[in-house]
Amino acid sequence: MAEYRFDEHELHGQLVIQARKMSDNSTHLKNLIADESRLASFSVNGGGLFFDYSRQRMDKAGMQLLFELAEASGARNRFARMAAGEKVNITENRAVLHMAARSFADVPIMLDGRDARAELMAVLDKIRTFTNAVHSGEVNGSDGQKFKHVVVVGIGGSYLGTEFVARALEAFADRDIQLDFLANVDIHNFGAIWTRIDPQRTLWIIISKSYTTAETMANEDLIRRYMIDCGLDPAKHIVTVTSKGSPGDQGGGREIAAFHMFDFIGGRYSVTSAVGGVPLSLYLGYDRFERFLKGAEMMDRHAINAPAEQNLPLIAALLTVWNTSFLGYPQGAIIPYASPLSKLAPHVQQLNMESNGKSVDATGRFLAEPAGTVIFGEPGTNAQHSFFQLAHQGKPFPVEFIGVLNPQYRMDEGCCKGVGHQQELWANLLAQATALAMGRENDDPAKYFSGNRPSSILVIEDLEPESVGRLLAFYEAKTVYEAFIWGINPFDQFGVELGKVTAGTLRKAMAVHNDNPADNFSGLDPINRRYLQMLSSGKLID
Ligand SMILES: O=P(O)(O)OC[C@H]1O[C@](O)(CO)[C@@H](O)[C@@H]1O
Repeated sequence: MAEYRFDEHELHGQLVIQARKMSDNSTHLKNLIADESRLASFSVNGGGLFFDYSRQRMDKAGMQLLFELAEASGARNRFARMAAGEKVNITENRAVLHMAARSFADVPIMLDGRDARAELMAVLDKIRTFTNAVHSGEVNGSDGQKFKHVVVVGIGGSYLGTEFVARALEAFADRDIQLDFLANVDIHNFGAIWTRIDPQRTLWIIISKSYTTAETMANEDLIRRYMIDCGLDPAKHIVTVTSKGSPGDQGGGREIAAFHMFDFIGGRYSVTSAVGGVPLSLYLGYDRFERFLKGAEMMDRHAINAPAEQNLPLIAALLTVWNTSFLGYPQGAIIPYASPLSKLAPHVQQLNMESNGKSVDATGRFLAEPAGTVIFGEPGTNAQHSFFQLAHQGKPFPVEFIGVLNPQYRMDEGCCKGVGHQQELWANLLAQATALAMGRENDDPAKYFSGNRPSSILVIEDLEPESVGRLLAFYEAKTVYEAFIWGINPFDQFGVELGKVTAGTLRKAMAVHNDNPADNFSGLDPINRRYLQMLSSGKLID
């Protein structure tokens, strides 16, 4: 069989023609959605979610072409091989087994002669035992009292997913533990946390797969020094989550407990491993973390087994590829109408943009056009009062709206204009999707709305731990499916390296200057030299 190449495939050419057709006025969304059967044909229910793509700029013939593209790309097959432990991360020769971390069916996943699933389940057991010991007070702070503050120290994939889930399930956080995140090397991040915690009752979880990440290492160093200054033994306040054999995987009593992550789970896919497991179990209780895992598992099963025409993450991925590569929208927004999902967009931003922001396909050949989509988002209705002017009348971008049927809080809302808060929220969500699609004629150009602006609505029944797990797994599967359709490898991230290496050069120049202030950053280029001179003097220089 000929190798699949996204931009050389004959279906690519047919989709280019289809995209021209969808630019014709007769295919304006206001005409497409006038069809009574539109929602029935362009929506799907599965994996515990409902996905409505009736307001996407697409017709049945186009969807048929997209499904053929999915078939030609072998995306579903590749997804199933990934789940079974095949080394689909070809540039790093690694398996990709984040789904094994929540696979409760007792089926081994053999990898290089060992059962990867059993290793993950053993870590899960250890998390349960440890968090129960912290909650009971058996493992406690320096003053013998229970830990009250937990601070996650990690960046990128070692933090964003956990922050998303923690915020989403904050309403369930009844363990009397405050959770903070120390990600940035910016001293404001540490300073703000240090001033509000009680160091004696604080547990720091250092999370780094590589245990070489500059920000995390600098923060760990600072924490240890501050604790020693307070007369505390850091070993009694630190827990680590790192990969086997990393520089942080030393044992030797430098921490209370150490949890392993594995090279077959990438940072941005690691929320359901010990990366999310340790802090989320401490914050929410282990049982809730397990319920979250089971929700993710439900969506995984759907993503693996559902036929293409019923497969939510696959359809959502096809539409992103369609919008990005054929209709030419370089960006897309995620707008959840639920404040607990306020950190979903930042998490998916990293998950998706670090995975799919690639210029080469999986065969190492440059793509005709780089892959990936710029992702941003804010909860609605706040977003409406922020950047929706541009969404309606400026440069268009596709929107993924998320609606929740049953909120976490049941309050006596009373009625304002005849409706409660939850109804008001939904009225706004539906209004935005409708207005973006329909537009509005007006003789005054300033008040004219072109419409024909695409959106989807993803509906969840509630924000219980299982539902949040489904949502997380939906976005992971969608990201991977997009990559497989583009024909790229979503599991490496060489693009983040150059900046890190360049920071090393600047760091070195600063260290030389610290040792010898007479050295005026001589080895640097003139632009960067000027900045470091301003930084060391604390003054603006012309
Ligand atoms: O867990 P680590 O090794 O500290 O890496 C943190 C993050 O940095 C990145 O490498 C990006 O810079 C991510 O992929 C990763 O999640």
